[in-house]
Amino acid sequence: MNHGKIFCVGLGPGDPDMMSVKADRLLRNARHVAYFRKRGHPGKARQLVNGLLHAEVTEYPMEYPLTTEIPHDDPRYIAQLSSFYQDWQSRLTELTRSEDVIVLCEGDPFFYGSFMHLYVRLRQAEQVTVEVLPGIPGMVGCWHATGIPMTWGDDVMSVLPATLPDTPLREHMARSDALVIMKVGRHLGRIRGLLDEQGKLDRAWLVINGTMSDQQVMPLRDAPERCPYFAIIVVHGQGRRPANDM
Ligand SMILES: C[C@@]1(CC(=O)O)C2=NC(=C\c3[nH]c(c(CCC(=O)O)c3CC(=O)O)Cc3[nH]c(c(CC(=O)O)c3CCC(=O)O)/C=C3\N/C(=C\2)[C@@H](CCC(=O)O)[C@]3(C)CC(=O)O)/[C@H]1CCC(=O)O
Ligand SMILES: C[S@@+](CC[C@H](N)C(=O)[O-])C[C@H]1O[C@@H](n2cnc3c(N)ncnc32)[C@H](O)[C@@H]1O
Repeated sequence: MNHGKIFCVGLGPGDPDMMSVKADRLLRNARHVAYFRKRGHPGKARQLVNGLLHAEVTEYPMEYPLTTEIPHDDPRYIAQLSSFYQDWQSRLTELTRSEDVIVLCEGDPFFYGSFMHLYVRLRQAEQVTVEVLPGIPGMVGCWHATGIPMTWGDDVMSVLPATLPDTPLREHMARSDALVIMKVGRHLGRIRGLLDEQGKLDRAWLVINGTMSDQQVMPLRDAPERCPYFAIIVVHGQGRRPANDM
């Protein structure tokens, strides 16, 4: 085993005050900090720790070779992503020969987090100890941003990636009382149409950059044609509660 460790730190939904005390302590002392980002973008996780890192920190931006340029089931996408993860697994392992490394993750690392792809590789190689710190998931920050309770009584809640095709989306939407739809971005129009079809559009909210300084919250009906990748649609449950409740 290498001398240094890898800590993946869940940063929570965006507001820096919503990260754990343990995460804050680790970050302030860190000398090696890695994070994922799209090429040419600052990286959401990195932006969440602005002003918090040590003056002598060394940063390691792990830039995705691609995101939306080719379909994610194309063999070229799979090959490029897999060598990208392999490469960073080796580089981080090398660093931990002598140093600890912190990997930043927006929300919770085990909830659609990129770090999971490194984690399974690191665990298999057994050369370095890895510790993962939980964070409040983005969707929790987003439903709080609407100020409306999410699930009551027997409500069933589904979390749906907007990247799914229409048929499974329709099926899950019909079966669920409360909905969280992730990765909205360029799928906004399609999702709005499907929710309308199911009579759920009037209860749907769009939250862009939830809990961050540039948060936007609006009824989905009033949303513009396009929205960023960092957006979540929330449909609150209406379930069982005592008759006198609102
Ligand atoms: C292909 C696609 C499909 C899909 O999601 O299935 C996909 N990302 C897409 C878009 C996209 N991704 C990003 C941006 C720019 C955001 C910005 O900067 O504005 C955009 C939008 C754009 O390019 O326009 C950056 C990004 N992505 C992830 C993180 C890190 C993190 O959050 O941990 C960050 C950095 C965020 C930051 O901190 O800045 C994480 C993941 N993204 C993955 C896949 C998985 C890993 C890949 C794999 O191994 O396959 C994983 C791990 C999620 C998973 O496994 O679910 C999809 C097309 C969606 C579509 O159809 O529209
Ligand atoms: C790759 S997933 C990462 C999820 C993250 N690990 C978490 O626990 O929320 C990226 C998606 O999370 C959603 N997301 C996460 N945090 C968000 C926030 N604060 N506001 C809006 N959307 C958010 C967006 O739908 C975005 O497309």
